[in-house]
Amino acid sequence: MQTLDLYTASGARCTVMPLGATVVSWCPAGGKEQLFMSRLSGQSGLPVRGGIPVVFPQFAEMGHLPKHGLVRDVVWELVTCSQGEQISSLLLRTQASEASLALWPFAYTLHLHIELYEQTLRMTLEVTNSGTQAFQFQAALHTYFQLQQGVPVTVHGLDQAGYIDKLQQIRMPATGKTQLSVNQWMDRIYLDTATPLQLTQAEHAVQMGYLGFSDVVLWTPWQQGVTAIPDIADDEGCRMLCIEPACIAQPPLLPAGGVWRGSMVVCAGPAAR
Ligand SMILES: O=P(O)(O)OC[C@H]1O[C@@H](O)[C@H](O)[C@@H](O)[C@@H]1O
Repeated sequence: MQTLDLYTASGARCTVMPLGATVVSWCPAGGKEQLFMSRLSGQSGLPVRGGIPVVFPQFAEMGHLPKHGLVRDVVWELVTCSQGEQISSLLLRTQASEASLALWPFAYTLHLHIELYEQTLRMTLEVTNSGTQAFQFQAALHTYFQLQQGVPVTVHGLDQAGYIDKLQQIRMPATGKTQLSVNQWMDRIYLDTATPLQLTQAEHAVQMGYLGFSDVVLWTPWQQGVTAIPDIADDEGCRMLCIEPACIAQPPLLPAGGVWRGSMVVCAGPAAR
């Protein structure tokens, strides 16, 4: 499968697949791989199981379109690539096609801008309504983080947001607890979330900030949910956690000619004390 590599002089690197514009690997300078990629990736109907696929214009099964929409299994076109000392970046584009119009009758152009810095990865999804009718859409940057085996996992920053528990099909109020322990199968849509969030495992943390996205999905199959997923091995269910900036509950309404932008910044480093 074709991939595009970005580097910085300090040793950060990231690999992007034009198929789905999926970031499949990200290592900050001096650090390890931050993203999860299943060793069974590619062995089901999905192009990859891991990295950062783009979800558009439908989240999960919340409509009649294929799960997670129309763009994670199309090859995006490379618009520009620039390798610099401190920042390297890529711009990819995809647009509505005969196939997409047959399923969803709206003309769109998507750009994904990926910027790699020393410790940071920034991604900006730009949605342009290139047709004549307004449309509403859902979107997400479906970020799979790699977890260290057996090390407690916590997420900070979701304490003030209520959520939809997809496993129990119920709406839950905000917990008010500053730290959320991830130690079981979870599939939640946090609504009207604050930023930044922090994923912590022992001394290691990833900070996530975002703009334009209003919700955050937290998903891990853990041991209980993994057996139903053909392209994640049983021992990998506890080694991944998706934290996905998303627009789900209040899909943006984009008039003809309108442009929407959502961006995410992830930064890896030592946990704050
Ligand atoms: O298997 P897929 O289509 O990549 O979806 C993976 C998961 O994606 C998450 O975003 C959803 O909340 C989960 O419900 C879903 O199972």
